[in-house]
Amino acid sequence: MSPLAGNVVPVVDFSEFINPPSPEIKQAVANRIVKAFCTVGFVYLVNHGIPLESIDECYDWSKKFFALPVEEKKFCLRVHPPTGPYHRGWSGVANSGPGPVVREAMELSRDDVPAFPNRWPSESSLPGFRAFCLQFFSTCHHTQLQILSAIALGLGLPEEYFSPYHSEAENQLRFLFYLPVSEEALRTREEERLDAHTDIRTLTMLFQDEVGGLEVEDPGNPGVFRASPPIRGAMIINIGDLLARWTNDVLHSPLHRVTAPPLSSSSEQDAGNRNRMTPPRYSIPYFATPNLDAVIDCVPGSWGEGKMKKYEPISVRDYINMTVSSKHRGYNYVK
Ligand SMILES: O=C(O)CCC(=O)C(=O)O
Ligand SMILES: [Fe+2]
Repeated sequence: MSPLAGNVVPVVDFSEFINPPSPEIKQAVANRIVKAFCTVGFVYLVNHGIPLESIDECYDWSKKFFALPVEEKKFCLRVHPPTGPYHRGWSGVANSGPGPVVREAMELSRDDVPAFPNRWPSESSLPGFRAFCLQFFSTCHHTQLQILSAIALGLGLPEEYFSPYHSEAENQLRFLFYLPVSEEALRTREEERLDAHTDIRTLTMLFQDEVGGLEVEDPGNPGVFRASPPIRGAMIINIGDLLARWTNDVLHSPLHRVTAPPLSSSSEQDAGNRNRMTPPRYSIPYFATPNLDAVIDCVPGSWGEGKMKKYEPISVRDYINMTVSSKHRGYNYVK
């Protein structure tokens, strides 16, 4: 069976958007992306311009970080004020709530917000980590702006429509480490790697390793989740709540979750054995966020004659504060 069997997320080649042979072809790529975002809310992007070596190196750094002794990671203990989009640092053992710990996270952003500094491990414990992360952060920002240009074009807006709103890179890079856990417990939903949720911000660019387990709500069958298996080198992108609102719900912010990876055929006879452990899983989401003082109002063309405008203008800061406090209750490192 093809590894993509049952998958509902289209695969789009971004190379012809980055280096378009003609304006028509560029527009066609943009249209494909927007079509996917209007329905399933997700798209796999291949040939997106971020080199495979950088992605692989990013996983290596993430693994090195999570392999640090707990005392070193505690040095980066996460700060999460009750409001705002500021999440910086490591969360795992100490602040992860009453249930068993099934994941750890390390979050960072731009390095020049004195009120909310990043929480780096000491340079001697992980030399080069900080420099790599900041470089990867800006690489992702560059690609994020290209994706936003594609979305603007696909919506019939000027190509640079969303760019000025994202000039400050208030984005968040998150390293996720899902610990090995009983496969049976995941399959019976006694444990969750990550509960079903929607993302809050503009969009999320996600890199996932080869383990699998990401599932996306099927737009044709609400409540039914379909596996979105990893494609080597691809990123998978989803719309966040803020962009859905900004487009008057023309774009869809999809529910997604992380559950048990598919059983390999060689291990199927072993299914149900409570001692079988899932492999650890590493993923790297990058959350694009508009400038916090920007005010977003439903984009032109999303409302008018016969199309009601559903939302009033709101500042990004107010929107995020409102949403963070009301959502993601099961999401223990975003509380
Ligand atoms: O780990 C994954 O594949 C998904 C992560 C995710 O959805 C999130 O952090 O919001
Ligand atoms: Fe998510």
